[in-house]
Amino acid sequence: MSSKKIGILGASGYTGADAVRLLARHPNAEIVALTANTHAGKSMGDVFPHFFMLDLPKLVEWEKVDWSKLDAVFCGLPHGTTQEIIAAVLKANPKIKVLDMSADFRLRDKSTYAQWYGHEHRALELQGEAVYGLTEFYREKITSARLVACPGCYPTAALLALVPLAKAKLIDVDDIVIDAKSGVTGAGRGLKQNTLFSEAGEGLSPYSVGTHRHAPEIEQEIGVAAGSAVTINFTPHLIPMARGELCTSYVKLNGATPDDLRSALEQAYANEPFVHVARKGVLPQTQNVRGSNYVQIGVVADRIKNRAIVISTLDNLVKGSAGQAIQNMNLMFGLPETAGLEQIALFP
Ligand SMILES: NC(=O)C1=CN([C@@H]2O[C@H](COP(=O)(O)OP(=O)(O)OC[C@H]3O[C@@H](n4cnc5c(N)ncnc54)[C@H](OP(=O)(O)O)[C@@H]3O)[C@@H](O)[C@H]2O)C=CC1
Ligand SMILES: CC(=O)N[C@@H](CCC(=O)OP(=O)(O)O)C(=O)O
Repeated sequence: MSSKKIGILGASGYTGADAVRLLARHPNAEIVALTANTHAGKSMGDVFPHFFMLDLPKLVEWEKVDWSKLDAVFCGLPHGTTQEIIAAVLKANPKIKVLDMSADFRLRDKSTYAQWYGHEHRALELQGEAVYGLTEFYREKITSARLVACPGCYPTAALLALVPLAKAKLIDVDDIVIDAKSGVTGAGRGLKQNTLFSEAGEGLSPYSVGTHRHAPEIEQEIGVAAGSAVTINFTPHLIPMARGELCTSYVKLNGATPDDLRSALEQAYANEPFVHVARKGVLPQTQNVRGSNYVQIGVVADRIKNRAIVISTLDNLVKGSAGQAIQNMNLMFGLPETAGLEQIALFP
């Protein structure tokens, strides 16, 4: 099959750069356009010196790209800025496949979007068209989609652990506590006080406690699995490492045992190339998936009767964004789902 011509919006950011890293070695992809905002006009090698071996297009403003010549666009722009840019790209080329890594098209309910993002959605028709890009649960819809809203890094980690359990009614969906930790690349490459080495390097900080915008996204999808609206508890933390994410979910059992939970997860992911259920006694850790598109999930019995702890881990820049987006692109183009994504974790 000939190579697909790919553009990356926000290529000077972390998710955009990981999309470049993976697509540069993808057997069916050719990177033909890279965009930036403040870094427009620079070469990719100036912005990311680790790409010294690649011959990449220069970073340009998104308006300067001829979108009609592209097959797919990856979008790594800040949430809120994405919707109008994607609408313009699709107007220029209605056939282009869009893999959005931002939050702009993930929430289906327009009032929930307005409530959590502070403004009315500015591309409502596209919001209605977008398919939620959690590959393992929306494969069929993704295959025929034009616009895929790839889930956030925290929702991907939490949902892969919890959706099969909610679907099988093994847990009480009204009693879920998700305690999540993310490396600092989760906050993007822009300068921010809380990600300075001096403030993030030697501490563990909770943030957006009880108010994080990923809570409604997680609730939306657990609600779909359970068949009823749910409210979850979600607390994210910033942890002193560059990449990686770990979610510890505390659940109440619905007459099931922790072994039943593990069996349900094993069954759900038996044929999945990237989701691995750890055997009893093995605890997932971020080092097992760092730099890879894999997810590791483990189940442990709680000392409290009728409760269990489900631990899931992924790399926020791979399965948590660019990797999952490429997995979805592979489906949309009828390519092997694992193409370009079979790297093993960089351990230690
Ligand atoms: N980091 C992560 O782990 C994850 C991030 N996401 C989401 O993906 C998106 C990208 O995240 P990330 O890569 O970390 O972000 P970064 O801050 O690292 O990069 C943002 C990119 O967007 C460009 N940009 C910023 N503002 C504008 C604008 N107004 N118009 C055009 N381009 C603009 C920047 O250009 P320049 O640098 O030139 O100014 C840069 O290329 C976000 O929506 C984020 O929430 C999703 C999952 C995981
Ligand atoms: C550590 C950190 O700051 N993480 C980001 C989540 C990154 C992400 O997935 O955000 P999107 O929903 O925009 O894609 C945050 O908490 O906002």
